[in-house]
Amino acid sequence: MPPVSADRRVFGPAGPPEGHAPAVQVRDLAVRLGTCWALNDLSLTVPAGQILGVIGPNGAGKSTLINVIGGQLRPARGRVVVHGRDITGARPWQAVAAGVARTFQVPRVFPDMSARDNVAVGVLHGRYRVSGRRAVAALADELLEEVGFTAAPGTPPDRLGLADARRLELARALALRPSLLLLDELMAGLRPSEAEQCLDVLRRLRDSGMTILCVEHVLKIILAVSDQVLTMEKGRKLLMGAPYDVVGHPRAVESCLRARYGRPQGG
Ligand SMILES: Nc1ncnc2c1ncn2[C@@H]1O[C@H](COP(=O)(O)OP(=O)(O)OP(=O)(O)O)[C@@H](O)[C@H]1O
Repeated sequence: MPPVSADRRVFGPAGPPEGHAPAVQVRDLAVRLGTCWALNDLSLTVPAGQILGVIGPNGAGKSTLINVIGGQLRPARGRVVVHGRDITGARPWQAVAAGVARTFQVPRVFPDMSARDNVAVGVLHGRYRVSGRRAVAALADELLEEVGFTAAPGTPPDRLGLADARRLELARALALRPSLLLLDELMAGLRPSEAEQCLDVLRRLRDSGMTILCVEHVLKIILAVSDQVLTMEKGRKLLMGAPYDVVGHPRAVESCLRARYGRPQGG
């Protein structure tokens, strides 16, 4: 992938975050899905320009957290504040206008449109101020290039390999020009070299001032890129702090073992 020159402002938020407010503050968040509380009294603060790695066993509530911040789910209780702006209960387009973009665990592309056009839709509905068919297409191509997309931009999504499908998902999110990017297992199933390339992209995004909330199951990936780590269990925050402090903490280790092997005898 070619290096990003300093004067190319394809990446990065639309401008400096408003004031010194944290990128995202979540307060006492509670979400009920079916018969369970998918989130329960969850509070956290992420300063602007950081990557927060989010880990936890299946069903811990990681995707639900992304769904609430991204506007796909409304919480039963609690607040979501992005760059000092209360967006609790916002619709997805309102979250986008506030600077939030996300990827989905299962990419949600328009299947009958090329990769380029999928990204162009984001450009037209996000915070880039670009108009005109050629300019929009050129920006879409540039975003695809920046995330390391290897197929031709005119390729339809069903002809893409896994790594390019994930890159397209990331480019679609970046097309909205977010200041807060939510990634739901973007790197799941990628080869180590592909994941490493993706991590390089995330580091560049952070360097441009973007804040990233990154849900992943692979600890190596989380440790390679996170400024802080949040570990969740049963919809609650178990621990949050410096990566190695969190993953080495007895409570995190116990949670991981419990998820994998069940409750220890006598425990
Ligand atoms: N549509 C739904 N209806 C009912 N319950 C749901 C729904 N979606 C999720 N849940 C439940 O909410 C809880 C949190 O799910 P969530 O998908 O947020 O967990 P997760 O940590 O992202 O898990 P994974 O790592 O498997 O993706 C789980 O108990 C799950 O079964």
